[in-house]
Amino acid sequence: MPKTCFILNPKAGPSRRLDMPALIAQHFGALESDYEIRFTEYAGHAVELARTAAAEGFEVVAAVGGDGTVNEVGRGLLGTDTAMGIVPQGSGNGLARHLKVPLALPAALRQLAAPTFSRMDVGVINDHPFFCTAGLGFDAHVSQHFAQAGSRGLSTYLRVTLREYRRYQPVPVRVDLDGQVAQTNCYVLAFANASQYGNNAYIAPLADLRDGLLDVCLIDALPVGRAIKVSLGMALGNLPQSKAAEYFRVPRGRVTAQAPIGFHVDGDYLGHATEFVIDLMPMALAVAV
Ligand SMILES: Nc1ncnc2c1ncn2[C@@H]1O[C@H](COP(=O)(O)OP(=O)(O)OP(=O)(O)O)[C@@H](O)[C@H]1O
Repeated sequence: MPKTCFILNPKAGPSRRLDMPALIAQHFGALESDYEIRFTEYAGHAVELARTAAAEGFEVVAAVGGDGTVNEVGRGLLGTDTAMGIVPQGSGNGLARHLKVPLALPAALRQLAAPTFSRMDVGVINDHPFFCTAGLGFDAHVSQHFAQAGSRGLSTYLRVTLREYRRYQPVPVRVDLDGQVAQTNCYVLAFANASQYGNNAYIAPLADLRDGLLDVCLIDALPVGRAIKVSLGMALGNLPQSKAAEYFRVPRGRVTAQAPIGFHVDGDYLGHATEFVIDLMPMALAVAV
């Protein structure tokens, strides 16, 4: 059984009242001397905790939380041989779902006790690593407003999405996808390392974590009819066939926007910019799932 450090984000997901240490002790199936649990105390803390755990010789550092926690733990482990595990406790759990980590806590812990080791690609947008998806446009705009909404959960997310849909205007951009240049409007430009945003919303159902490429999804406008098609396509996992979005598969890209445009990394809004450099680090992270 690999020596494992659990990094627990007490603010992630809907089930914050669970007694995680007791559940880990009950289901992980390891002696208490074989694992440790450390709690994050602030946003960004998991990066430091993961880096320290790797330096201390833990073979696996498990992110207990959602995609934000996964992003921080993954960043802390880049450049080390320590593998990232995931105990899905977030709201969306996009990377965990892509990797088919069981969402039920006992099953996730049992699997982590005897994991399969592999490696995965890591995307980078303007020097910010991402493990699941990054993007510009409406999805980032919704992340920004969702973070300010005061409450979380699916109903808040849907309310914010509908409200902002009525307000949002796409931005003209020049997109260079590994040499293919296009002048277009950006309603959504998503760079997908994994297939989904979380909650089984498949923005790029064919994305492969190990192909050395990012699946790029471009939506240049979103009138109501197309918005319905996109929503259904994401839910059913057939957005590429619906023709409501354009797809590319590239190792790198560059975007210049005519006006500042919001961007997100693994679902967290990071700010606005007019220049974006997108890259991929093949097989840069070890994973244990
Ligand atoms: N102790 C803490 N106090 C406040 N914020 C924290 C703390 N630890 C982590 N965070 C922040 O909490 C945010 C939300 O965590 P996370 O993304 O894992 O959960 P989620 O949003 O519920 O799940 P998902 O991203 O899968 O929808 C992260 O961006 C992280 O930086």
